[in-house]
Amino acid sequence: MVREVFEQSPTSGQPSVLLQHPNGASCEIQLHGATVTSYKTAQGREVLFLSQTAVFNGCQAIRGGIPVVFPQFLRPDPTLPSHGFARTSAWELSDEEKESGASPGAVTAVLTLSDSAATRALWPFAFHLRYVVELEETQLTTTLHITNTSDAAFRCQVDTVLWNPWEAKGAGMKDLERDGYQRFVCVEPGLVSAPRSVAPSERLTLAQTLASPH
Ligand SMILES: O=P(O)(O)OC[C@H]1O[C@@H](O)[C@H](O)[C@@H](O)[C@@H]1O
Repeated sequence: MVREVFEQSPTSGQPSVLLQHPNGASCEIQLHGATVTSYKTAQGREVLFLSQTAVFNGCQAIRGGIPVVFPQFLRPDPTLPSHGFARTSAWELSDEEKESGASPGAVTAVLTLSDSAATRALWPFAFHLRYVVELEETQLTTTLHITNTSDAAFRCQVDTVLWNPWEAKGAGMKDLERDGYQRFVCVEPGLVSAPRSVAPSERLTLAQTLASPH
C-alpha cells in the first residue's frame, strides 16, 4: 500500500496525493477541489475522463475527473459560483490514512474542507466536509460527509447527473479539447432535484463506488 504526497504532482504541477494498490491499481486526487483526476485499474487502464486541455492553476475548476459539487448545483444562487466553491477550494489532506469502516486492504486518503473567511463571504454557514477516497483491488469508492457546524440549518445541493456538452457547447469550452465530447459521459451522483436542509450538527453522507474489474 502506498500513499505518496506531492507538492507538485508530475501530472498537474499542483499538490496532490497518489494512492497505489499493491495489485497495480492507482488513483490521484488533487488537493485543489479534492478532484480525483485519475483512476487506473491494475491493468493500467484509465477509467476517468480528464480533458487534455484541463487547466491546473489552483483557481479554476478542473475539467474532468470526479469533482465535488457543494453547496449548490449549477447556479440557482447567482451570488455563489456555479457548482459551488468546493471544487475550487484548497482542501487539506488529513493525517488519518484509514477511517473506521474503510475496507481492509483499501488504500485510503481523507481530505477535509471547513468554512473560512473566504467561504463565509460567499455563504454564511459553518460546515465541515470530509471526503474519503478508498482504492481497492477492483474498485474506487468516494464518500463525502457533510456536517453542519453552524447554529442554523442550511440548505445545499450535492449532485446525480449524466451529462455531456455535445458538439456545439463542447466546441465553446476552452478547457475541453476538440471533439473531446466524444470521449466521455459525466456521471454525478448526488442530491440536486431540491436543496436538502441540513440541521445544526447533522451529518449527511453520500457515497459512490466505481467498480472496474479490468
Ligand atoms: O462548466 P461547468 O461549470 O464545469 O459545468 C459543467 C456541467 O456540469 C454538469 O454537471 C451539468 O449538468 C451541466 O449542465 C454543466 O454544463
